[in-house]
Amino acid sequence: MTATLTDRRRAGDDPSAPLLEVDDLTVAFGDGPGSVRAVENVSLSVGTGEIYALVGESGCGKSTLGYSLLGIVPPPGRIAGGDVRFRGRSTTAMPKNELNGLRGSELSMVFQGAMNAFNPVLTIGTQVEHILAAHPGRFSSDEEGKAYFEHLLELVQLPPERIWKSFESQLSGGMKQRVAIAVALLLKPSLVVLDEPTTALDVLNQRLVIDILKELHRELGVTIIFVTHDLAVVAELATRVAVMYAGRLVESGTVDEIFGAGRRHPYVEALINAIPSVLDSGLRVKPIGGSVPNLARLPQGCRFAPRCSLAEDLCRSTEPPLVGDAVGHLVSCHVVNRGLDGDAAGADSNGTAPHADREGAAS
Ligand SMILES: Nc1ncnc2c1ncn2[C@@H]1O[C@H](COP(=O)(O)OP(=O)(O)OP(=O)(O)O)[C@@H](O)[C@H]1O
Repeated sequence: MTATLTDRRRAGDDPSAPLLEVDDLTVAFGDGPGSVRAVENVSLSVGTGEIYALVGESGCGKSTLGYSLLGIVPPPGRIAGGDVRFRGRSTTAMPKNELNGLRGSELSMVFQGAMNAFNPVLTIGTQVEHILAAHPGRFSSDEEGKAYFEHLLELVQLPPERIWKSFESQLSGGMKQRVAIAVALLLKPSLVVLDEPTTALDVLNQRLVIDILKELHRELGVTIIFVTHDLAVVAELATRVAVMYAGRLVESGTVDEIFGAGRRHPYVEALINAIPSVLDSGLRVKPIGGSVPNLARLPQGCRFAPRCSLAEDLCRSTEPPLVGDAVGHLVSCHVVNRGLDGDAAGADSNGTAPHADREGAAS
């Protein structure tokens, strides 16, 4: 009944090729002097079966990046540069009807606030029937499609019969979020984007959704990209992480690289120390001073410099490039990357980067 990783790979696919590639992507809202770039020159690559987290504070461009992966950036937003490729094919250059076909069948998304995503006057079952009717080739019969949805409801730990007959008003917030996840998986997509899947939930439901997502990933092999501001959830769930700040990627790497003792962007360090979570006792919480800049009035140089205690003159004048080490851990910080380049001025007496044991680099 369930689709495995092997099922998902198309004949002729190179299993080592990335499922999704984002190449130098820029997404702008508006034109002219008042326009903002919510996503700017972002590149990343997600492999089949990964759980990939997009992290950052509110307003950093995570949701906009998530929408652009499915080609659904809301107007007046538009892709102003770069490319998104799914199984090697450009979705930005794809005809609209083809992209529409890809959504749902191959790419799916659970939106932030998905708890209000259902039609209040139809039962969940009727809404699922409508989806199945709109995709007649996905299952050999409607009964098979319905049985698969019931299986998904079991995986998200909900009683299928009751949910099928329910209206959304009869479900709690946590139940609605889990139904939304099941609906997003109904057509057996290869990749699902989840926007803040735990944010609006109470502590117990957050825990439950994290466990359910792990189980869905294990059982279905679906590739997951999730957007969150909670690094503790990332540590628990993700295999790789990209951290965004004011529209740009500031650090990306494996969970071990981001959360281990290795080098870190001062913003990531500050995020780790600042965000309380169900998974953290909260005892070490240190708020980050200041706020994400208005994208229409960005500071010169590094966008994080006004909030960073490590900032130097160079940071205030020149935007730092994203530099990778030998294993592809990418960091965009003049100070941190000076150590990476072996510059004596950036290394301490032990030859390690100056940030290595630092806590709370941000002021
Ligand atoms: N519909 C819109 N019209 C104009 N500007 C927008 C629109 N949506 C987003 N933006 C711009 O893009 C920026 C990033 O928004 P986005 O929702 O992607 O951030 P986010 O990191 O997902 O934050 P949040 O967690 O609050 O959703 C916003 O601060 C805003 O400047």
